[in-house]
Amino acid sequence: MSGIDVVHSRAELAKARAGLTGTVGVVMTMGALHAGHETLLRAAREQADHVVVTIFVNPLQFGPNEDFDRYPRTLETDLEICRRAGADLVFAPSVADMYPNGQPTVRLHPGPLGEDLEGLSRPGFFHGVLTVVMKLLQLTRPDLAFFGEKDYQQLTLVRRMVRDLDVPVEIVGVPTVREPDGLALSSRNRYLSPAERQVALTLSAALRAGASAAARGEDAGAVLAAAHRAFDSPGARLDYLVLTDADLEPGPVAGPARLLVAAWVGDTRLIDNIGLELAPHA
Ligand SMILES: Nc1ncnc2c1ncn2[C@@H]1O[C@H](COP(=O)(O)OP(=O)(O)OP(=O)(O)O)[C@@H](O)[C@H]1O
Ligand SMILES: CC(C)(CO)[C@@H](O)C(=O)[O-]
Ligand code: BAL
Repeated sequence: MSGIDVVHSRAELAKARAGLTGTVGVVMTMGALHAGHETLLRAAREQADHVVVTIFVNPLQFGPNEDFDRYPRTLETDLEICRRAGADLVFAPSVADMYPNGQPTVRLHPGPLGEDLEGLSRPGFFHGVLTVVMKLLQLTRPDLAFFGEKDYQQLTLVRRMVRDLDVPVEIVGVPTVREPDGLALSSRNRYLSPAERQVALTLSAALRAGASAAARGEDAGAVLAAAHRAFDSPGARLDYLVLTDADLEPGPVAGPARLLVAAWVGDTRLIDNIGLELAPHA
């Protein structure tokens, strides 16, 4: 296998992309790569002839008081991980490369789901995410694009965008990779002190309690109550704990469902979710 190609400008990307024959899978990231990203890379490696990785901390999706400035930037280690996972091409642009005309005034509107859950706490977040995802799809022209279920609302909205705007790409969802104790891997975990990391386990514990209640055949109300009881840590501040249809559509929940949680642990905001099957109503 030839070596990995690392490019920083759109012109270099266009040239490198033109040299890739066969199918292309893209994995979009904000860097600070971990084993969750690596799983996406390996899925792409298995399903496409070539793997393109994008590494870009997108200012458009950060609110004014969020962590854009302190977001971890670890390009050298990231490139090592990309190499190890068999990526062919890495696109790591600067903000000026991505937005040469300044922040775009034209942005994609995510619709009502974009204003709910993450969108409630992070206004404009999904406008920023969908806008950069669309730009990166145009620039990398993949056949397949891989997204993690850890960011389930993002995955759902990307699927909707591609469907509603007829974007010619297949979106592949990849299950959440966890630490042995249940914590979902996330770049933001590196903000946590050892004590905060212990507290953070309450998110996955709440999801597991909800999933166990569903597996016992309990109804939606009991499933949610079990999850709330298990979210039991004075160090964590709950943002939302929601049980919803697996497609995140509003309305009564039955059959395939998703339990989603977001919480603050110290200054760090974490999210997680789990799929479950609700028994039909008696
Ligand atoms: N634990 C994980 N399992 C599976 N996919 C993941 C996991 N963590 C991140 N991803 C996926 O990797 C892609 C890039 O995500 P990103 O670079 O934002 O990493 P992150 O760990 O989610 O970061 P952050 O902590 O900032 O939310 C997204 O599709 C995301 O869903
Ligand atoms: C999809 C994404 C790379 C867009 O900036 C980001 O939201 C992420 O890392 O999940
Ligand atoms: N992991 C999704 C991108 C973000 O939180 O900004």
